[in-house]
Amino acid sequence: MSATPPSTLWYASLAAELDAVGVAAAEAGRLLEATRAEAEAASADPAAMFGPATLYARELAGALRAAEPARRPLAPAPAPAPEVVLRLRGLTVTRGGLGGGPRLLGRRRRAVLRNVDLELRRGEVVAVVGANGAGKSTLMQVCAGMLAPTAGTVERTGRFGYAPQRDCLSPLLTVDEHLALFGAARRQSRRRSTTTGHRLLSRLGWRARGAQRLGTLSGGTQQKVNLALAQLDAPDLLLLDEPYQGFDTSAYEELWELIDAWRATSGILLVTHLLRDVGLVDRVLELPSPEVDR
Ligand SMILES: Nc1ncnc2c1ncn2[C@@H]1O[C@H](COP(=O)(O)OP(=O)(O)OP(=O)(O)O)[C@@H](O)[C@H]1O
Repeated sequence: MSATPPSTLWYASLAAELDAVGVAAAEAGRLLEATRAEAEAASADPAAMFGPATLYARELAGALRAAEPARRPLAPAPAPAPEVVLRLRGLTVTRGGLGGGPRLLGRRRRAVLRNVDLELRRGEVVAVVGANGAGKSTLMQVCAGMLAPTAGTVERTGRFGYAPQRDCLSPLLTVDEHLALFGAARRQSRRRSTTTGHRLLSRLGWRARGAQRLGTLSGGTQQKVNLALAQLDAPDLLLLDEPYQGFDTSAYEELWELIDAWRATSGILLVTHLLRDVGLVDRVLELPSPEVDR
């Protein structure tokens, strides 16, 4: 008796997960057919091409919600998964002083963040607000593991995406090279990273020109690439530091539609200065104004 081919198991797992995330049966059937056709056209094993079926199902469900937000409601969204994707306890960060570089010599270190507590669950969107210098970007850096806290703890899912304010894009690499590079770090094939990246970029209103170098794109378009890179593998946690920078009005609207879709699979922590955003999120974490530097 021959064993079941791995691709059959992969498609069965995809179907089960699409059902689990609330995609209606007819829509799930259509997605399965399209996925099968794409893999066959590339003569590729679906697991190698799309990665784990469970993650690909979430990605498809997110794209579906993003593509048709108003026209046709999906089957009822699954109850938000209860798991915490980020937990901060007593987070304190001190910056400046002798360790901060020559310009700061002789200036005392000061607490930028003091005793911050936060619990973020999958399905929630939390805005971080506060005056300039209140420590919003510092908080995101600590959450992303780029800066160690002076005191307190950070517990976070391993699957997260971070779109920093000062992006980490390379002006000499092309759009597709960025997608391939960030995708490889998440064990995605080049083809899948490019397909997913282009789809995300088109949802943000830019029909990607994959061969274009980043340095030749407008600031707003570079920010769209920055966002697409953070969301490339539908992570459990998204850290977005002022994600709308450089966006025109329609890109801003599209971003909020996407955030609404992404919350189906992720918890989202987002820094904003826009009052309007505060009305669109579940909770607000307000950081106190910075101490006056003496
Ligand atoms: N690399 C660094 N070394 C030392 N101090 C820093 C560094 N980066 C930021 N700081 C200081 O940390 C404090 C908080 O800065 P941060 O950028 O986190 O504030 P923010 O709330 O994001 O501000 P904004 O609204 O202007 O973006 C500021 O006093 C800043 O000078």
